[in-house]
Amino acid sequence: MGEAPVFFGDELLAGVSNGFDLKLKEFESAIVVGNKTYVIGGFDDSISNGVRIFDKSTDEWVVPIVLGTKPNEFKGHSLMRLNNERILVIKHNSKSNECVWFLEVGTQFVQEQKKRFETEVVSWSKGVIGDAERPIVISGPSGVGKGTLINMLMREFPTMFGFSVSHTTRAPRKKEENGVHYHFTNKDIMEEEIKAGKFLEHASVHGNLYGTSIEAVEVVADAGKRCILDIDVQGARSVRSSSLEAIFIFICPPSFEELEKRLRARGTETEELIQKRLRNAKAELEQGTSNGLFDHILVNDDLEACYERLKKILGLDGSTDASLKTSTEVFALPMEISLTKIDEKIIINSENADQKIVLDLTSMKGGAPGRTRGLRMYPAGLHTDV
Ligand SMILES: Nc1nc2c(ncn2[C@@H]2O[C@H](COP(=O)(O)OP(=O)(O)O)[C@@H](O)[C@H]2O)c(=O)[nH]1
Ligand SMILES: Nc1ncnc2c1ncn2[C@@H]1O[C@H](COP(=O)(O)OP(=O)(O)O)[C@@H](O)[C@H]1O
Repeated sequence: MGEAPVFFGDELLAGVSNGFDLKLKEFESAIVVGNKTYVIGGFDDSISNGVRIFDKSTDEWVVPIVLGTKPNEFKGHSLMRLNNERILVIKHNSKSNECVWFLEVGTQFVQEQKKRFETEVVSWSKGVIGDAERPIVISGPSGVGKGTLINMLMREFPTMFGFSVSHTTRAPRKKEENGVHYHFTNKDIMEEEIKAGKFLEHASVHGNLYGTSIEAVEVVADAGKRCILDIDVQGARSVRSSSLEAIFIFICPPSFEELEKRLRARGTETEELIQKRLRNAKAELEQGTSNGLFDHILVNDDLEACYERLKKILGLDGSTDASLKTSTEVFALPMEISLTKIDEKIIINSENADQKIVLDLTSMKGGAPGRTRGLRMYPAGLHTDV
């Protein structure tokens, strides 16, 4: 099949040579990508952080810079090289939302004490996201109370949620801080960065550019927090078609008059800008409530009542209302598995289990690169295509 060879620690401990004379520790396995052998896993990996690299061209071990959060333990895993930049790591005997990991590999230039040198950088990302980890997209017309509700969540659950700080070309309002509420930028710079592929999504809203950088989402995920995105309906649509597996919530006002009242009472916009926001609100309300883009629609009438409903959707009120839960299936993988790639699908086989599991890589092509994805995984036969 032309796949890069994979070696396992226990085979090597049993004296099987891998041709590179690499000494692997228990629960380590290795895979070759170009000139480099990536050794992944191991019990005591606090130094290597889950990855060490043997560079065949220099005959030396390299400890890479490791980004992202690594899997918390390796007691058996299978590797597959997907291309020169990406290794698939499937941990055995774990739940589906814990078993699929990607390791992006490559080099980057770093500057240290006036010297510029190339160094290995690897980046961990989780492939399948459980319901409780899914990012939250909140949309709704200007003045409806999105920011207010998000602030309430962040204040009540500071360690659980992190805000995706968007970029915008609009001017800061009083009390808005660069890097906290938005990254304030200008059109030329932002357009360049969009071209360079740094954005998960972007849109023109009320005459300004707004966008979510991939980094904004990854910073939150890397801090082990659940990401909240406050973006418009166009942005929500882009995220829907990306591989960021989010939960989509649309906030409505109780009436158009009330929306106008709140927008004026906030006192942050000129009359001209208020009129522009109200004109756009009509279209946003139509799109938000009619096209099935959103998983949940919340009317922000009474603030406290709306906040309670939001918490219920997010499973934060202690109840287990199944009708409000989304349906990511969680199942456990067996201990012994083998991997086969058929087109864009990875088939996870096990001799001891009748059921094959399918990991669908199709959504890795579109949408978010980097550490922001959520892929579909399901028992074979459930869907007609495999
Ligand atoms: N697509 C997209 N929309 C955004 C982003 N950040 C903010 N927005 C939306 O832009 C609109 C205007 O936001 P803002 O200027 O803060 O005004 P406000 O809605 O009146 O508070 C709102 O609908 C936000 O949800 C982003 O990164 N991407
Ligand atoms: N349920 C509510 N009832 C009354 N006023 C509200 C309610 N929710 C928010 N507000 C107020 O409405 C204004 C706009 O809210 P904000 O959170 O800035 O909206 P958005 O972020 O959607 O533009 C703020 O002054 C806020 O205090």
